[in-house]
Amino acid sequence: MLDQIVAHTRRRVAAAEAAKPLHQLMKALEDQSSAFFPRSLPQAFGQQAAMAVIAEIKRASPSKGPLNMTLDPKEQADWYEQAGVAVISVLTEPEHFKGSNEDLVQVRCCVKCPVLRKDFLVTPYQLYESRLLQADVVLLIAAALPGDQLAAMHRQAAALGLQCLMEIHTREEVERVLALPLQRERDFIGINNRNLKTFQTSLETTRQLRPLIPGEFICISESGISTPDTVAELKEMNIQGILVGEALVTAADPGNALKLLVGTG
Ligand SMILES: O=P(O)(O)OC[C@@H](O)[C@@H](O)c1c[nH]c2ccccc12
Repeated sequence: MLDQIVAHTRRRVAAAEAAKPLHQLMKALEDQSSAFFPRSLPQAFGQQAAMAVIAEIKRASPSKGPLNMTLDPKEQADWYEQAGVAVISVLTEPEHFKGSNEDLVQVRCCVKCPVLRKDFLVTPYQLYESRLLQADVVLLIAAALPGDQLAAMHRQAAALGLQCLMEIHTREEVERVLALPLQRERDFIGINNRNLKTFQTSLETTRQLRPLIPGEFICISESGISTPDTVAELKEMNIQGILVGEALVTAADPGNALKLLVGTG
């Protein structure tokens, strides 16, 4: 499935690049640079009394299909912000998650917190694009970036001033990520409890991988988190933040669901 999404993404990027070549993006970026004020994730996390939440905006997922097709990104972001969210993650992938770049732009202008661009970022073009969309943080999935690609994408993201959530799911991926020149103020580790090949989630992934990551890094547990008990367990594992999608986009009252989850409601 991951391979299929990545292949589809490469075609999507090729089309975007044909419509708007990289040099045009670069030019647009130069014009925009002075108007972009990146929002710091460590700062947003520092203001949290409870477990920091990265709340996600997505209409569908590859594993569950449609989750909330009528979701309005601005309204959803507003609810999250009022509930004290630390960061908002916006899925911009159109095919499997029914997101768009426009969703990200809308969300970032209506909130004060940092915004994460959640997509399958596999070419430098998408990093320039992320910067132009004013994403504060980008997701780099180790499993989708074999060989030198991970280092190349990380280097380019850093050069563009993007903070990175480095997503890992296996011990080998932890090693690959830790071999990069990471900076703890700018690079964060996301342990994905979901196996991107089988879609199963298990908290055991976080339990096993967390001890392999040096304490100085902000560590986030992702996927399949829906109860306060799970959040309490993750706290014991020395996890600083949780990334939650499905449980919030399917809730009748997403703000309340967020507060109940972390015990601030
Ligand atoms: O909806 P959930 O189970 O709360 O999971 C959210 C998030 O972790 C998940 O959407 C995700 C984790 N890694 C990804 C990579 C790409 C797309 C999506 C994801």
